[in-house]
Amino acid sequence: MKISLLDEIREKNPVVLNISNFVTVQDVANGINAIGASPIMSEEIAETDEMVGISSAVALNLGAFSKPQVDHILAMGQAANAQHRPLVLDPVAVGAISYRKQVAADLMRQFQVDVIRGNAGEIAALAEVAWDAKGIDAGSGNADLAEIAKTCAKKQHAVVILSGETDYITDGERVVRVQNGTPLFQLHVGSGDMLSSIVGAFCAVSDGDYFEAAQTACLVFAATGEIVANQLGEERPGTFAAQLMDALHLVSVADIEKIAKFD
Ligand SMILES: Nc1ncnc2c1ncn2[C@@H]1O[C@H](COP(=O)(O)OP(=O)(O)O)[C@@H](O)[C@H]1O
Ligand SMILES: Cc1ncsc1CCOP(=O)(O)O
Ligand SMILES: [Mg+2]
Repeated sequence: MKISLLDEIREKNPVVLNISNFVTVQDVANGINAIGASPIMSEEIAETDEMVGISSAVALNLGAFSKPQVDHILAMGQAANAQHRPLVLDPVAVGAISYRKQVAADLMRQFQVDVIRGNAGEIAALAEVAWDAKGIDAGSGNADLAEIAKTCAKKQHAVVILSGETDYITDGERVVRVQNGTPLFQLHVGSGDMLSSIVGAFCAVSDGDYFEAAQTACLVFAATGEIVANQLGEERPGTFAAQLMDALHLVSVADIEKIAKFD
């Protein structure tokens, strides 16, 4: 775990390029900005190579895409590979909608992702483990979460983050668990999307160690939410969302170190 990557984001202000979704785009852009990186969104395939060229990481969110956008996502992933930019994928709801799972699988055959970030329902689907996902949410199941994440990582040759009450981060062999967080994250649509793009920001300053970048992003994001909830209580999701933005901007490495819970 290298919490000082947070300071490096603020020093370097890396550009993080996103395919976002219309539901959470504002949260994603402001979350990246608040933590100290620089967001840019794209909806036009013609600008792909240039966009990737000015960016230090690329985050692809599959939250709400139409057919033409699949071509754009494919071009963006392939350009990220060609230009050696770290590539993060958020496979929103692939556990609930078979069409999405098929699109995600097709895309991942055509480019190599570095980090996949999803909830249990999404990661179980990509790992081909039986699970009862519910829409964009994790849903329920009995399988071991660390094993699901490892299976997915081995299958896709990527670092995998299975987020939830505990975040499991794995490269297929090693597993780190982050225990920080607050249930308030579940009451704010877009928490997962924010985390995925913030993983991109950490990858951008990581010198290629995406396993370490993914762990650190999970710790910083979850611990920041926990700091907010400790003062706010657990009943105010609207205020939480606003205060989370403030806290992402204000939180220091020392603040995170004080409450970090991981093994
Ligand atoms: N019950 C919970 N308790 C604490 N933290 C949580 C809980 N559920 C989710 N989180 C945190 O919320 C963030 C978003 O993760 P998650 O809710 O799994 O994504 P998604 O919104 O894609 O389903 C992560 O930082 C995760 O640690
Ligand atoms: C509600 C919804 N519908 C399609 S994408 C989306 C947002 C998902 O956001 P998150 O997974 O971060 O909660
Ligand atoms: Mg999600």
